[in-house]
Amino acid sequence: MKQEAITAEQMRHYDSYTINTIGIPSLVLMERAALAVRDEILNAFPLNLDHVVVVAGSGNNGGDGLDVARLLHIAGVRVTILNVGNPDHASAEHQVQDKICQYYQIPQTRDRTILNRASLVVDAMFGIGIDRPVKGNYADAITAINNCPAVVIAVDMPSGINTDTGEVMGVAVKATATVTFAFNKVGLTTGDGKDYAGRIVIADDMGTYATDN
Ligand SMILES: NC(=O)C1=CN([C@@H]2O[C@H](COP(=O)(O)OP(=O)(O)OC[C@H]3O[C@@H](n4cnc5c(N)ncnc54)[C@H](O)[C@@H]3O)[C@@H](O)[C@H]2O)[C@H](O)CC1
Ligand SMILES: [K+]
Repeated sequence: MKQEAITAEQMRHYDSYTINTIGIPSLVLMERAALAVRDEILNAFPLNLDHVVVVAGSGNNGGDGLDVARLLHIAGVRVTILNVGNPDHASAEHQVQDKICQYYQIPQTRDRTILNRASLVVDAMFGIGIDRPVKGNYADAITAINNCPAVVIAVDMPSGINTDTGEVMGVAVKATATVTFAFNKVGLTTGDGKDYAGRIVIADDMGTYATDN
């Protein structure tokens, strides 16, 4: 398994090679990603799981978050989903995960004050897809996460951190730990990203394969 940290472009290339050339469906990769986050939350950290709030964007990072919410829910953990994405922009995988969460009747809200009642926050707003400074309700949600007392576990990247440079894109989540998928990311090892990531866990048993072509 490749050891050094990679860029968003490399990650996207390996993802699409794994999905389109090897043939592993993206939802399978999403499930393996979410299982890695669930395992870290249930097994690796002594965490207060009284009330987990999953903050979900509308892309595949958010899709990972909804997947984690379902996995924690069926493990008996009390979970609420705080949606901050634009539902009109939801990715295909996000829509699949949202339908599953609705089947399990997992509470969903858009009211950020839920964060004041969280014992653990899962940050699933943006991952490697961040491509511009964070503004508006996304920025407000990140500020609310940083101001709440809960422990924060970031999915793939702390939301707001540039995957390739580690810079804060306006505002970024200050995470207790970050579970990043397949390979470490350059932005987690340099600049502010190193501080914002907290403890880095590389979930490298993902089924995502590097390719030299
Ligand atoms: N690596 C793997 O094996 C897997 C990774 N997965 C997860 O997929 C995300 C990447 O998903 P993507 O949909 O490409 O992007 P994001 O979810 O990070 O962002 C969503 C969307 O947001 C838009 N956007 C970017 N910057 C901003 C901004 N500042 N304000 C508002 N909106 C913004 C942009 O259009 C993005 O597309 C990866 O991190 C993993 O979590 C897969 O689950 C499968 C396995
Ligand atoms: K994130």
